[in-house]
Amino acid sequence: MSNSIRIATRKSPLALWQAEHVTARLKALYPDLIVEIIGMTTKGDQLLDSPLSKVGGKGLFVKELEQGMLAGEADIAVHSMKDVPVEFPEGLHLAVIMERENPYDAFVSNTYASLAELPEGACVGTSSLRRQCQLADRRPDLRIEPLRGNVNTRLAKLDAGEYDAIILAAAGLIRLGFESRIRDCIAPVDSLPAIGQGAIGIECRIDDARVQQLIAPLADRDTTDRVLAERAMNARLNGGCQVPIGGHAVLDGELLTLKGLVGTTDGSRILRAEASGPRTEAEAIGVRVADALLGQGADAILSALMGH
Ligand SMILES: NCc1[nH]cc(CCC(=O)O)c1CC(=O)O
Repeated sequence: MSNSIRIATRKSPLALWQAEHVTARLKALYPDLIVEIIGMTTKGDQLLDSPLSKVGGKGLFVKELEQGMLAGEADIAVHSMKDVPVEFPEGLHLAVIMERENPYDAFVSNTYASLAELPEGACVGTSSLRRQCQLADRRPDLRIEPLRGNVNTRLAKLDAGEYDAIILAAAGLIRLGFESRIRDCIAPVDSLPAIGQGAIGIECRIDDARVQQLIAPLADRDTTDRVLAERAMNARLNGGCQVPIGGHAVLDGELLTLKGLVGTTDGSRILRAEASGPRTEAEAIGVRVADALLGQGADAILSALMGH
C-alpha cells in the first residue's frame, strides 16, 4: 500500500493520456512505485448527446472521481483544469497544477486555413458557449452548430463533412497526436481561452500526507500562479464552466497579466477587463479583473444565462 498509488480518471482518450502522463512522471521519480489507473464513467460522459449548457451542473466530469477518492477506492484524480469546479467537496482539494500545454483554441478544417478564410455563411462546429460568443462577435455571418463528444469523435464529425471547420482546444489535439490537424492557433484577442485550459490538475484527500508528498514535485510554479489567477476570477464571478466566460493569464518575469471576458452566447454583448501585478498576488489580480467585469454589468449577463 505505502508503495502504490491509485489514479482515478475518466476513460476518454484524452483523460487516459493525462493519467498515463502522470503515471510516467511518477515512475520517473519513483521507479519502484506501483501505479494503478482506475477508469470511471462520469455523468458528463453519459450525456454526450445533449448540449452541456443544457444538462448543466458544475462538476459533471469530476463528481464520480471525487466519490471514488472519498470512498478510498482511489488516491488521486487527474483532471483537465478546465473541467474542475471552483469548489471541492469536503475532505478533498487540488494539490498540484502541472505544466501547461498550449492554452489556445485551435482552428481545424480540411478546407480552410483560418477563421479569416472561411467564406460567408460557413458552418462551424462548437458547443462551447465561450467559443460561440467570440465567434459570433468576430464573424456574425457564420452558422454555428453544436459539436459534442471526445476529441476523436469531433474530428470524425468534421471529416464526415458535417462542418466546414471546428474549434477545439489545441492542448487536447497535441496530447493525442493530432497536432498536424491544427490549421491555425486562434489568438487570444479572437478567442480568449477557458479558465485553466491546457493545464492538468491533481486532486487528492486533504488528510493524505503520503500522497501529497509523492505528487508535490509534479507541480509547475508558473502554471500554478497563472491558473490560480484565472480561477480566482471565476470564483468571484460565480461562473460555472457552461457560461461564456474566458480568462487567461500570462507571466512576464514576475509580472502576471490576466485578461477576462464575459459575454452573451450570441456575441451581442462582450465585456473585457485586464489587470496586472506581481505574481505573488495572483488571486487578488483575478478578483480585480472579476470586479472590473462586474462593474461593467457582468452580473446581469450571467444571471440571465443561469436562469434559463
Ligand atoms: N471540455 C472538454 C475538454 N476538457 C479539456 C479539453 C482540452 C484540453 C485542455 O484544455 O486541457 C477539452 C476538449 C476541448 O475543449 O477541445
